[in-house]
Amino acid sequence: MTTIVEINGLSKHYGNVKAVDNVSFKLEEGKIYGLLGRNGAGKTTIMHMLTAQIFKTSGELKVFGEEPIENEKVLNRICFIKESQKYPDAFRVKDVLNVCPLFFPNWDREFALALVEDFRLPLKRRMKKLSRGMLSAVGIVVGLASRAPLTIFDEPYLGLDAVSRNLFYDKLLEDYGEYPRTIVLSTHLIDEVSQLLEHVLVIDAGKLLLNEEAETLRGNASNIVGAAAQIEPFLSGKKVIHRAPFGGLLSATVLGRLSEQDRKRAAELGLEIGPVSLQQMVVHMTGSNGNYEEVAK
Ligand SMILES: Nc1ncnc2c1ncn2[C@@H]1O[C@H](COP(=O)(O)OP(=O)(O)OP(=O)(O)O)[C@@H](O)[C@H]1O
Repeated sequence: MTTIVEINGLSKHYGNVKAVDNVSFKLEEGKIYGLLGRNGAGKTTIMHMLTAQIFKTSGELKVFGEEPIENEKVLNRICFIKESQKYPDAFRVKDVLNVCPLFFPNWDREFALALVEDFRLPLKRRMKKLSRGMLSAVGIVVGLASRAPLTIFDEPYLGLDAVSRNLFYDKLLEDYGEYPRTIVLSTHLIDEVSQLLEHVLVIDAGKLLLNEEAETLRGNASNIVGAAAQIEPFLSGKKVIHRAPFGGLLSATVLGRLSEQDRKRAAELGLEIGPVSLQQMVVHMTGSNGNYEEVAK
């Protein structure tokens, strides 16, 4: 499998703030990645370094095998869609579509026009007159029709309604099936995108907490509920990422697949076992009660 992005010990500091702190990971060709984490975790800073919008403080960063800064060969193959994209004042929707081929060699105008219809975008309206959701939709059209080998969406759907978000997910999957490329989705709507993601990266306070195939994660955590006295011995030796006591009961989230023997024992102890969604997992890992770092050691 071809590596598209390779970062090693990457850091970005702003004075005392370690926005990104010694992060290492690889992005492979033809996969959809989720870059997840709380506000201020460092996701945008990573994406800005990948797309050469800011300089790193230290570490190694290779995109398509090269440093991206002032590297047209690399930047030509990237499309970065961010929530706060600015457009020239006079630009209409159709002007945005007209300049795209200059930036994106794989631009598909017919696909873009079909998406404009799907999202009900007014081609002749000025960008500054669009609603917040419509602005997001333009970003999505550009991101999808660019067919860039590395396409990055940073919270692309501010203001987009549920119908349009679903349309985005459907079109993304459909087009990705036909034209596989590397896609990075950074979002807080984890439940909505969790079925789309093939690999998950979780960032917290500038550090990489999790770097795992989505398939491995699914079913790799369980919620266990039962009487505190019964559950504690069961939890012993397991990777507990969250504990929530209520009354005499305890609800605990455990990382790692439970064995048949575990399940039998849980049943004997009267413990209930339930699934954990990706969103719950991320919340537990990065929440104030999360003790993932402790178990990760
Ligand atoms: N130019 C800057 N100067 C100083 N601090 C900055 C700057 N840019 C980012 N930071 C800080 O770096 C940290 C990471 O910010 P970043 O925007 O990467 O987070 P994020 O994960 O994208 O958050 P969100 O989900 O809210 O968009 C934050 O503490 C932020 O305040």
